[in-house]
This record gives sequence, structure tokens and C-alpha cells, in this order.
Amino acid sequence: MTLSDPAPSTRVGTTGTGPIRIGTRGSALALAQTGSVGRALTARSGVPVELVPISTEGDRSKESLASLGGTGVFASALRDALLAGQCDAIVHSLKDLPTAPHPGLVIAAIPRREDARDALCARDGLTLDTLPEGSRVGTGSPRRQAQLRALRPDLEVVDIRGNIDTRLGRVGVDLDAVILAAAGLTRLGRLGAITEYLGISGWPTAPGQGALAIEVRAGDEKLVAGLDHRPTRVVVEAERHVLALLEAGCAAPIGANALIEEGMLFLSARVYKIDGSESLTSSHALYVSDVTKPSLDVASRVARELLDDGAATLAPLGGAL
Ligand SMILES: NCc1[nH]cc(CCC(=O)O)c1CC(=O)O
Repeated sequence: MTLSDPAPSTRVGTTGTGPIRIGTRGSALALAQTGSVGRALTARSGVPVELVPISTEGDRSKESLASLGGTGVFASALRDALLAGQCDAIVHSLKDLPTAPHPGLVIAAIPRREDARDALCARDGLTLDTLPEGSRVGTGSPRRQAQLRALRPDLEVVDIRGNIDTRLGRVGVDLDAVILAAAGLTRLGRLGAITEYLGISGWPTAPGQGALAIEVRAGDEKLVAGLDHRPTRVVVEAERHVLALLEAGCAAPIGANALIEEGMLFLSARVYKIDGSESLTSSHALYVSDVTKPSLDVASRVARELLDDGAATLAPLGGAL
């Protein structure tokens, strides 16, 4: 062994001789996401990829996410497996990932983002405007519940959970509609279920929605760094900084969406009162080239304005819901 040899490791991925092992949850969405990351990795580097299934408390339990401790229930079992050397990389839906970095782990790649919008999947082609009074609309997300109540206080909001196919299976059975992320529906090939795309300005979505995060042990960044899409990273970091600065969790009733256009980073965030009766919005933009940390700078302005306007008293921001 020469001085330049890497330290011995339980992992084979970086030696170039074995496959890169990607840990994944067993849900259809997780498998679709890891599968696409695996194919992209192999296409770039020619390195074979192996998927390692890992079951999480969030998958096993029928309890509500709140009772499981809220944020990060899906992430932590994957991270344990990564730290234990059972796999070399893990793939998260960025919106489900707590904003605090995990010691010893690094988000080495954020690939190009999918559609960040939410979508209504209703029976009989119905839309948010045409759903009859009293229609039952399912969503487990406090943000989506507040948004529904704000726009259609006459609807019955039904608290549901379960995977995407389970939710879609209830439309036309015991629910009139569900609200889901367009990105997840795209990845599962279920765009046909969408009856209305909800526009971002009237229906802002979760920070990081539609983006994936590929996490590795610190030092292993090179394994996946080629999949990083810089503009996506800048916008999703701006969105997530708002959450972090408001000390809010991923289940807080907050929408935040950023985009880069003609060299400017635009960020808008909205905090909802949980019953939908009130909301606060703040939007700022700056030239990306004017500052060294555009994401943090624009997020600071938005977060400070929201806090000054009383966001912390409007909504339960932090903790496990
Ligand atoms: N919280 C569940 C979850 N996490 C990521 C997605 C969809 C894919 C994405 O937003 O990246 C979903 C389902 C949904 O909200 O409809």
C-alpha cells in the first residue's frame, strides 16, 4: 500500500472495482428516484450501481408522522445504513430532509430539479374551482391543508397518509381528490391522474420540492459530484435557508420557491395560519453575481421580513409539527 492509497474501508465503491451501492427505501417513489440516480451515475462514469433496500420506521409505522417525531423519520434509517458502511450513497427527496447538516455526511449532489408544483388529482376531471361544495380532499401536509382552507373553506379536508398509489386509489372511492407533488407523479409515470396543476404564485410549495439530494460519507463526494446541478442547488438552498432561519421543520405550513432568471435569484415565501384564514408573504430578489452567498442573503431578507411581520405567532413553525 502506498501513501496515496485510500484508507481501507468496508465500501468498495471508490476503489473502482465494485459497484456503487445506493441505499433506498422500498416505496415505489424511492425506488424510482434511486433507480434514476443509479442510471445517471452509470451513464456518466460507467460504474455499475447496486440498490440496497433499507426499511425505515416511517415506512413500517401506521402512526401519523407527527407521532413518530415529525421531520427526518425517513432520512435517519438511511443515514444509519450509510454511516455503518452498508451502502455508499443514499437518495432523499430534498423536501423531506431536515435542514441541519448531519455530522459526517455530505449532500454531494443535487441533480436538476423536477417540476416544483403541487397538483390536484380529482375525480371526473374536476379542478379546485369546480369541486362541488363539501367535496372531500385528502392531504396530510399542514401546508396543503392550510392552502385548501384558504382557497376553498367549504371543502372537507381529510388528513391522509400512505404512498402515492394508495392515495390516488382513494380518489373516486372515499375521496373526491388528493393533492400531490407533480414531481412524484412524474417519477411514477402517473401524470395522467392530474386534473389541475396548481400555480406556484397562488400555491407555493415545500422548500426543495421536486429536487433530490444524494448524500455520502464526508470524503466520498467524488462518487456522485458529477450529478450536481449548480442552479438547482442555489435555488433549493435559498428555499431551505428560509426554513432554517425561521427555525421551522419540513412539516411547517410554509411554502417557499426560488428561481434564477437572467442572473437574478428570486425567492418568495408564504407562511399560513393552519386554518387558512391568514397568511404572510415575503419576496426578494438579488443579482447572483453581486454577493458571495446569494442563497443565504436572499433567504435572510425574506425570513427577517416574515419574522418582523409576525410569522412566528401566525403558525406553529418548529418542532415535530
Ligand atoms: N412527503 C412525501 C413526499 N416526499 C417527496 C414527494 C414527492 C417528490 C418531491 O416532492 O420531490 C412526496 C409526495 C408528495 O408530497 O406528493
